[in-house]
Amino acid sequence: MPTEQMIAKGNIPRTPDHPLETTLADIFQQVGDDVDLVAHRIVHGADLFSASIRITDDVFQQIQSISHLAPLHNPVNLEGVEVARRFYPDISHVAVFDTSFHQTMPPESFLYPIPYAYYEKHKIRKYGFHGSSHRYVLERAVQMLDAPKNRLRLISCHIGNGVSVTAIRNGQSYNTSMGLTPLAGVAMGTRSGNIDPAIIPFLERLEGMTTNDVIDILNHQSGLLGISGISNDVRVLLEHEQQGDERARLALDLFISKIHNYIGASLAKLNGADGLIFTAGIGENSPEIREKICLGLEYAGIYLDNQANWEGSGERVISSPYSPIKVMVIPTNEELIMARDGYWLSLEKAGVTG
Ligand SMILES: Nc1ncnc2c1ncn2[C@@H]1O[C@H](COP(=O)(O)OP(=O)(O)O)[C@@H](O)[C@H]1O
Ligand SMILES: CC(=O)OP(=O)(O)O
Ligand SMILES: [Mg+2]
Repeated sequence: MPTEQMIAKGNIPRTPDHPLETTLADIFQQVGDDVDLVAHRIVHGADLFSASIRITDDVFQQIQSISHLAPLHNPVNLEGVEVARRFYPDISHVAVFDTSFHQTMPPESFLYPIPYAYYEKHKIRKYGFHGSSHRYVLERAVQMLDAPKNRLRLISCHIGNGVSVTAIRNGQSYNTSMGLTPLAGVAMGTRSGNIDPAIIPFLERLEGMTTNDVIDILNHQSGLLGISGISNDVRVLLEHEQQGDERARLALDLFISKIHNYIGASLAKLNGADGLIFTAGIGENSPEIREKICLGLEYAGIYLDNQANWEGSGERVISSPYSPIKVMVIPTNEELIMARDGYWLSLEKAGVTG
């Protein structure tokens, strides 16, 4: 892109008396008319989209047809597209999918060991999420390590509200912790991550709940919140842990342990690693959590530099110079990836080839 400058950034909360349509209209009002293109984050693209795409009526319908795969995210994403297309009817709208980066995973990574017919009939497989974030930090890590993409084995830990760990080889996603939906993988703020699936009918029977009730609990009342009974916010839990609260300590220990599982799985999948990346709200801002994760991974060649971890800020290497695996903090920038994709698609539309 000619320039990659952020002009404005903000958050307008959505509340019951300030619904999405009003919230978005307020944002667009503030942004004004000087807009050439809108890039929309669409969480699930299933296997229909392996790259960003201009939103036509046909593409809109295709996204709608897979919304059941991400009921918490896609319908809201599409509502945003509708409002934005009404507000800016004469410009291009582009869909950028969380899933598209992971379309390079091989079948042994993305298939579930259930009858193959369910994959063929219903597309039940692992898709993976946070793709724009993993893509962004990959690009930055290649620059920081000054090595060719196809020589690097990277483990990208996106630790925010949602958490996903991705093994990257040859500049491509090779495996990732989230699954068919963003509920799978590591335990998260309020999401359980992977559990024994037999727990679901058990809870239905023992607690007199419907499947939807149980899924709701696994999405909204589990993870750090479920174990601690206090909060889904790592900062609050670290404070309680310091004051001797056992359940806060347990929740954090379990969280770290689940992240270890996926870092270990990534090391095995990649046959080692050259870099370990921390990104997103917790990964970027919590030296405590980064330290807790890295302690216990020395066997694999991960040695933190305490000062860089605790005192530095922004994008940096936080491992000791002697650490065989370089540990990096890379503030993510999903919006930049989206803007770049939109820009390239607009050139394509204008008939300009790169
Ligand atoms: N300084 C910090 N220490 C620990 N956690 C933090 C810090 N700052 C933000 N967070 C956590 O980051 C999370 C939000 O991450 P973010 O990547 O912005 O999430 P999302 O984009 O998925 O909504 C919240 O759970 C918040 O508690
Ligand atoms: C896909 C997903 O989990 O996104 P978020 O972390 O923004 O909830
Ligand atoms: Mg996010």
